[in-house]
Amino acid sequence: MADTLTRTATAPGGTAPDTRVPTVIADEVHVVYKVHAGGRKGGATAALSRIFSRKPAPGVREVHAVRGVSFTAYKGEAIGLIGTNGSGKSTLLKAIAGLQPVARGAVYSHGQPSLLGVNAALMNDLTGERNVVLGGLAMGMTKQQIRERYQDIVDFSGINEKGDFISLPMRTYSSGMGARLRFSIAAAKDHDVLMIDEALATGDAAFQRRSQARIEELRARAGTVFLVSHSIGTVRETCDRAIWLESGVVRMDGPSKEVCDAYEAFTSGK
Ligand SMILES: Nc1ncnc2c1ncn2[C@@H]1O[C@H](COP(=O)(O)OP(=O)(O)OP(=O)(O)O)[C@@H](O)[C@H]1O
Repeated sequence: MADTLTRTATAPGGTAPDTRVPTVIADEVHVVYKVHAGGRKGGATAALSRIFSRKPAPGVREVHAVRGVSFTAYKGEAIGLIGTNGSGKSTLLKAIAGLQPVARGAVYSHGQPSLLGVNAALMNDLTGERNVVLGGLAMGMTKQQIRERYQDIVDFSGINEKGDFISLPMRTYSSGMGARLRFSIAAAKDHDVLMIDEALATGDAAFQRRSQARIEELRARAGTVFLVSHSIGTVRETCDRAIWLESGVVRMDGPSKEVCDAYEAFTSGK
């Protein structure tokens, strides 16, 4: 998306022109998962005839996780995505990051949105050291930038606190260690659009404190931040805007205080 997408329309309810810069535009986004519900698969002839007749395989069920979501996010905004379990928050983030194809509609974004912790494609058979380099390259960092930040990444991850683990293959790491390294690599780069799925935040208390502080720094430097969280307190504290999803549909979008109040009233009445 070009920089020229700066909006100059009149702000709602006012006469001053709206000069905010859009960073992500979701236009009627639908995401549908296809799930194999088991059962007999049938033979090769049956599969071939399904391809030609364009009929879905028997036993394939569809989960319509995101249903026509539209919004525009602007530079400088921190947006909390809230909603009950299974309402489509993580799916929407993956669609914005380009990790999940949209069935209908479109996502336009300024720069490459990064989903913290997932974008770095790490390889289990390679050492932590090699993964830092590969993860950095995968995020678009140069070799020079990776060299400069390598020690910070390793220190931040705390992988070497109990010995020289960074020179061992990732498969020898505990799941917490792997998650910490992934987070540390992703957090080493400044992002235009940064998405944080709190479900991904792992690690012990000390690492959680470090990562919280790092998220604040990244927020300050990123163009736009999306945060999926079940902690309404965190959304109130860290986000100025909130989008409430329910059954894949936007139920409310506005200042985080108003949206969080309405969401809490909804969940307390359940
Ligand atoms: N890989 C998948 N395959 C099939 N269905 C999926 C898949 N991932 C999610 N779903 C379904 O999509 C819907 C939305 O799930 P999603 O994980 O996006 O919700 P969420 O709001 O992030 O939930 P939570 O708050 O529990 O993390 C749910 O009905 C879920 O069962």
